[in-house]
Amino acid sequence: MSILQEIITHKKAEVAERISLYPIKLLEQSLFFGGQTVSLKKYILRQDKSGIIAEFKKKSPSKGMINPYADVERTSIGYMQAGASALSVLTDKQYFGGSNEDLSTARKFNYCPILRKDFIIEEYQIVEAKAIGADAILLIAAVLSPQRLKELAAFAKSLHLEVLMEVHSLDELQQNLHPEVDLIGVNNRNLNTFVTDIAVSKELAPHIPQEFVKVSESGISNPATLLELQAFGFEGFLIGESFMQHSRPEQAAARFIHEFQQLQQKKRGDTAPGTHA
Ligand SMILES: O=C(O)c1ccccc1NCC(=O)[C@H](O)[C@H](O)COP(=O)(O)O
Repeated sequence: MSILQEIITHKKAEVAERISLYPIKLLEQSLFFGGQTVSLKKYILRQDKSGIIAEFKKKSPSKGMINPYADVERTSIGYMQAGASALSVLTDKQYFGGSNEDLSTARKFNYCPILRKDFIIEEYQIVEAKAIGADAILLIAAVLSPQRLKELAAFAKSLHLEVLMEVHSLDELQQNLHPEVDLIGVNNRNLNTFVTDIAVSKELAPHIPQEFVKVSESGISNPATLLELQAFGFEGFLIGESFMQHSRPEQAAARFIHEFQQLQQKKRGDTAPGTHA
């Protein structure tokens, strides 16, 4: 059984238990449930931001423990002060050490789009995402049929949540170009082998229709890589581990974003009229 299959098997049991403990009627009473959402799409496209979706991730199947005692309040505020466009918060406990409380804490302290990073297979989890304060959800093409992905995306839109659809191959992309999806994320990590390769983003980029915001996900550890990805039309960059592996992830993000901005300035200078590239 691959790790992805194992995660989904575990998730099915977890969701069934949550449905019995916290029925939808209860989730709908949450203060966040009736609140307005913030558009991930719009924030990623904002010129005054970096395009980075900074992730709060304490552990992962590929790396094991990354930063088990990280503080979500300090990290999320610091990420946004550093110039991130949005936050991604892992809510899966078993494999990523996350929790719904982490996301709600990030929500309380930040006005910005927050992506619920989890393995969504049921409508219940989408209602839960809204109830804990998320603005967007992730749908992974590798674990859903195209029909099911479309249904879940439509359901998310009915709750005013945006949808980031994640693909790792051309087949997954071409089978899931649903109008209900807002952003397409190319995961550079093969979720079976854990190998990350930015070439996956570059290969799939020309096949992503213009109407979708393009996000490159995973394995990004160098600011210069963002310039390379921008040249392929990527506007968003999901980065977790390279920030979270530092004792103060928000400081690592600030250094990364500062260096990225300097590279962007240099590129603009190099290509300005009358200068030599
Ligand atoms: O990160 C993993 O090991 C992993 C394993 C199995 C399924 C999903 C996994 N990661 C989820 C992600 O998509 C990443 O957390 C996200 O793209 C950020 O990646 P990174 O910057 O490499 O932490």
